[in-house]
Amino acid sequence: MITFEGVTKRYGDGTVAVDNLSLQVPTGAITVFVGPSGCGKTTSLRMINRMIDATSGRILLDDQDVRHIDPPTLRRGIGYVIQQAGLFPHRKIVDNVATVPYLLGWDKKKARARAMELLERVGLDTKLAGRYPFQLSGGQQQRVGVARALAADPPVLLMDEPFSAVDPVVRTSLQDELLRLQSDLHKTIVFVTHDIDEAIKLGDTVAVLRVGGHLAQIAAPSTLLAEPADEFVEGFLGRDRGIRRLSFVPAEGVATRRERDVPGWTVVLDADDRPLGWRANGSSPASGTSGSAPASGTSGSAPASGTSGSSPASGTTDSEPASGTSDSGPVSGAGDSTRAASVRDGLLPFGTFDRRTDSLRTALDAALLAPSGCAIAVDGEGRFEGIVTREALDEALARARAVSHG
Ligand SMILES: Nc1ncnc2c1ncn2[C@@H]1O[C@H](COP(=O)(O)OP(=O)(O)OP(=O)(O)O)[C@@H](O)[C@H]1O
Repeated sequence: MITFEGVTKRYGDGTVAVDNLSLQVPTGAITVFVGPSGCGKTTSLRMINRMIDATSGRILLDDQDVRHIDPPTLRRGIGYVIQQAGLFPHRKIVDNVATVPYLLGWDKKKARARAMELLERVGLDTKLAGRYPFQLSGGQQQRVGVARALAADPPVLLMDEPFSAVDPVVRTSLQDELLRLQSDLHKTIVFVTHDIDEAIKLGDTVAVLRVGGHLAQIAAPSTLLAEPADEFVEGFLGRDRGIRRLSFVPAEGVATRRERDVPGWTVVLDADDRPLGWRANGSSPASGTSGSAPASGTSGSAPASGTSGSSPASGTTDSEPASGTSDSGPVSGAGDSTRAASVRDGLLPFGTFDRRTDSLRTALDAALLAPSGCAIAVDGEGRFEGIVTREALDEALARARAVSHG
């Protein structure tokens, strides 16, 4: 546990960067400091490892005032990751990662072995170990930065905007990687960002700071989204706070129906019951559409009565065994893969979610992706379980609202 007790930092020019900050950072969890530029996030973080000393107040690391620990000793137990990784440009990747073990006097072989293990752990190819930082992409360098911070297995990790210099796709994968690592390592992590989405995704606890180094609110992300303490926090969370909140509502209660038809649309499945796409009822299927109807399993999921039967393109054939359907399409004789490809060509996008593991937000996204406005529930293997209609989603959303207001 890291405890801030009435911590204030006043710089030499009189700027009060942090003002009487009191909060607790729980052990083994990720606490995110988030807030607008200049609100004192970095100053607060650096006071933990004494790169900056507080003007007044105390910071306790497991009941010990950090002021009473000499900085090198303190920092041995605290990994530090910064934006753009901050790697030593003239040292190979392996030696960058082994920096702290070398400083701790480990023999070179052991330090390098540890470095190689960590490179793998953060998802890097160990072939990169002999390269120099400039020969790596920004995302790879960030991973090396994380590996370096973990090298001496410190219980605490400070991360200052570590992913903000990379593009959004790489950033997402670095975030996922951090969460994966953390589920193994259970470090006490303090993570600084100005990005509220990153804070909500990564934080077990999120501390929102306002300029002047004041704590506006500290809470679990779901609480923050449901009950922002004031207008500042509400504004910082943004107008789509309601949508974000759905990420914390499990989708398990959403009602699904087994049928594969909704008015106007039919889900087409492959032979393993995995969705291939939506087909508009009444539309002329792409050549051979019906020919690729699932060969197994799906015949049990009968289409809604009447819906697909009402069109000449007949969606009904989708739910029937492949044998007997090929006569309705011109592809008889074509190989299976050809048929599947031609079906996909004629289909429209779909979104799926798994009721056991996904949130209501994922279900909503899945519905918005589809022309039918319906989400498709699948099992852990991606196999069709049912359709979630707009009405079912509305009901689930109404229940989520009622819970947050009740
Ligand atoms: N060495 C310094 N001397 C004087 N003022 C400073 C110094 N370092 C930071 N400040 C000021 O302290 C305040 C807090 O700075 P800090 O870097 O902690 O904020 P931050 O929230 O991390 O900002 P950003 O998101 O822009 O990095 C700012 O007003 C900044 O200008």
